[in-house]
Amino acid sequence: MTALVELSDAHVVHRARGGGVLRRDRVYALTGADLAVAAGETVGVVGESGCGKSTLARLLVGVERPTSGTVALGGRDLWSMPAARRRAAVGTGVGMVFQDPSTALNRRLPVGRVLRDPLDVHRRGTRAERDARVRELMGLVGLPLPLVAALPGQLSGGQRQRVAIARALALEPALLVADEPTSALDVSVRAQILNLLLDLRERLGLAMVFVSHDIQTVRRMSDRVVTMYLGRIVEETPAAEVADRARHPYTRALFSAAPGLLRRVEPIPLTGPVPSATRPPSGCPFRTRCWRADDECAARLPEFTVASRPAHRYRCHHPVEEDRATHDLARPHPREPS
Ligand SMILES: Nc1ncnc2c1ncn2[C@@H]1O[C@H](COP(=O)(O)OP(=O)(O)OP(=O)(O)O)[C@@H](O)[C@H]1O
Repeated sequence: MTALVELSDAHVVHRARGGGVLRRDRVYALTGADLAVAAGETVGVVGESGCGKSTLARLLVGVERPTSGTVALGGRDLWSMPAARRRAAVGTGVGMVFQDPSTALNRRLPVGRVLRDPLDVHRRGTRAERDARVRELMGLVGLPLPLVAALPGQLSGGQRQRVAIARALALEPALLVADEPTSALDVSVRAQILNLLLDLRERLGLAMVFVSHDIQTVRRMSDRVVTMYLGRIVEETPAAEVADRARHPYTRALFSAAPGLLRRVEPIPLTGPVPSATRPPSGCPFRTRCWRADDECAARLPEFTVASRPAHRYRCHHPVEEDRATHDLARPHPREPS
């Protein structure tokens, strides 16, 4: 079956910035990413700050072009299409919800115009049908109809994110990509927005890519969890098993530290800094912080191993034993390989 969206060997390399100027160094924001998202499934993306989560999300919605590799939407390579066709394919195929609705919405446009805009751009239906669709979208995300005339600045943060979600859904995409959709919101409204996303997913049969620092939430929202480290996907695990059966030491460490997730388990400390994305280590990117690393990890990037269970693969020379409880795994200090 054709994936809704598929990244194949996607790389994103930037020129580094420092003191406001471009430097000669390269930033390896995403390296060799393969990821396919099928209709109706939710894929969560976790990893520490700077590991490339947003870069991956931007590739999936066609706002960033891979330096090499491909992004295919419905089996068609986005970046080999003429620009107008690419915009049409992305506009109707994928919706994106960003972290901060205050900056994602045009402050001068009332809610009704924000929601009409994609319908106008893609010439959906008659004027009356577009007006009806705007009203339908407001109902879908739980916004009272009188707010159709309000400016984004007159809304609460949660209401603004509802507008952003409604806009992303205006053209009935099969996939919604949400990049930290609640992290800019008050804690009190985060659960409401997450519940809205879950509800919309059920009602509309959406596929979703959900990026977040909050790995508990990712686990709860997702069918499959993708772990990223320093620009690479290092593991994909069925969400129900990620806390106990992940094989990559980094995934285990991340989930062992999630508050409340594994109450009987001592967190595995992630010691030492994340290496710079301008100079990733040789071999396995995680080996400088990994308590299981040895010379092999420095010498060679591990290939993906497909685990016994479907939808589980990991890149590690010394994976954690599947049946080993997480609390057995911690070591006081990672060993620095020679
Ligand atoms: N336009 C750019 N120019 C230079 N470097 C960039 C650019 N965009 C991203 N980067 C770098 O690429 C790497 C990946 O960034 P990205 O925003 O994808 O990470 P992230 O995991 O989403 O981080 P966060 O969780 O903090 O949002 C980082 O090192 C970042 O500094």
